Amino acid sequence: MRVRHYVGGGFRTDGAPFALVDPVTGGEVGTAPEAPRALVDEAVRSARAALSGEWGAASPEERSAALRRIADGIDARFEEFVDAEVRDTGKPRELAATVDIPRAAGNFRAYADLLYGRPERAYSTRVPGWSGGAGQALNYTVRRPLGVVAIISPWNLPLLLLTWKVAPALAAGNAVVAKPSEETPTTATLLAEVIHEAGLPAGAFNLVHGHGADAAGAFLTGHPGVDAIAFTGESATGAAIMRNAADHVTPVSFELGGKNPALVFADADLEAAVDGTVRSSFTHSGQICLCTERVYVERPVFDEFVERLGERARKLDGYGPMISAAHRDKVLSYYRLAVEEGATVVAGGGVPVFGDDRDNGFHVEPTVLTGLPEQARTVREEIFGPVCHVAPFDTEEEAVRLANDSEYGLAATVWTRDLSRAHRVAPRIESGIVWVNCWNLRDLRTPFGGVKASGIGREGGEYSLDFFSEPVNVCIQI
Ligand SMILES: NC(=O)C1=CN([C@@H]2O[C@H](COP(=O)(O)OP(=O)(O)OC[C@H]3O[C@@H](n4cnc5c(N)ncnc54)[C@H](O)[C@@H]3O)[C@@H](O)[C@H]2O)C=CC1
Ligand SMILES: O=C(O)/C=C/C=C(\O)C(=O)O
Repeated sequence: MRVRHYVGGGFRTDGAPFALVDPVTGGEVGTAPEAPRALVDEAVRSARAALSGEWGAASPEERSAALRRIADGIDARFEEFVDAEVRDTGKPRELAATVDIPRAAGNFRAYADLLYGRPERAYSTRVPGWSGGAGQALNYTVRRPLGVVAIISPWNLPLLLLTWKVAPALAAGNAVVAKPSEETPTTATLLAEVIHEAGLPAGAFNLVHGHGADAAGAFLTGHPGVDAIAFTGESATGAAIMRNAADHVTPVSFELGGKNPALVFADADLEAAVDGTVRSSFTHSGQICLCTERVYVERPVFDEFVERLGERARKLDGYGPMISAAHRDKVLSYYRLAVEEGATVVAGGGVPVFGDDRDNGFHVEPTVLTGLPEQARTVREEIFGPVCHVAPFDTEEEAVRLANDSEYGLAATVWTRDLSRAHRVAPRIESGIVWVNCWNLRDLRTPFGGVKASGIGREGGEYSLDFFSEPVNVCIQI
């Protein structure tokens, strides 16, 4: 399929083409157009115009119905979406078909449900006046859309993370200009087609393709016509976007990187903990911000845990590649650094040999490391690959301290059969999300996001609707 922009209700190919590469084989598989600044300007203008037209006048029920048509449209073209997701990212087909594409439709349905019949007035109170003895007043609060929202999404879960922001932004009545990652633009183009077919008014959703720094991403996030920015990606990129947005004091919602810990207590179901850590460290070859890169295991079960995790990592097959040659090189540089820093490589540590086309692609081996001090860069920096470092601990206090000794705080996992311990430990972990005896079990209504360098704000359910709208209090003297 042809990767195209979608601006003001029309498909466009403005700008110089750049190459798209299949991460499985390293071969060039197509091109995408690099949006010039003028097209980004036009997209922002179209979004603004939509707010004062049919889209701006749509009721919550009409917006809910539109979101449901988009979800149905994704379902109707399910196989096309799966093909495009696999082609763009190289991830296993099963992952795309069971997680990414169903969740994309689910994101729209979740907000269609949340919106239907939702009162536009959040609450109404009758209170005594506190200033100047003005008597009684009736207060009520309405929520207004923010206006034109810029959405910048990454390459790891391209459609899932794009729709995770587009759905609530539209639900709240905003107009959107989205820029997906330059590495993975295809599913976003399909989404624009579905939105077009669903009959959303022109300008309510706009899509521009291109790179980030000094290109479409920066043009959009620094644009004076943008009222809010929602971004998922690297923490350093979040900082750059914030600097760019500062001139216009544009509000931001950020979901950033992580260096996520797992705590395995000696009383845990060890088989479940090993199984869960295989999932949490190696799903999508570790290219999910929620993946575990630091595992702390209580000393009595440390050796057995490491042996079992190493064996499972060595036997993994059918895993996908890193997204690009540059990212593969970054992950491999950490594999080398780990050895220089004194790590024991329990499993992996290199590049697999397949004897076919995949040898020109960007695969790295699932890797388990031990023996590094806590200050090692490998233990502190986000690698974003299929790798974890396993270290022992002796007390609950020490486990909590180790988990919290990070600049990040996105997602943690606790493995224990002791319910009291789970309740004691979970709230002490400096993290936006703590899973107990599971990983990445998602309810789309719950708050999702990170603390410290892992983000600003929360997404999910009402939390996203709060970010994408502004409360306006109306006070009437009575
Ligand atoms: N959720 C997460 O934690 C994610 C983390 N990463 C990390 O980021 C590293 C690099 O991956 P990238 O895709 O390059 O992530 P990135 O954070 O650089 O890019 C994400 C999105 O931001 C855009 N972008 C980049 N610079 C920008 C700027 N100055 N202004 C506006 N938009 C900008 C990109 O075009 C892309 O759409 C990975 O190696 C990984 O460590 C990547 C994806 C997701
Ligand atoms: O919303 C989810 O279920 C998953 C989110 C994952 C990320 O935000 C990420 O990997 O960047």
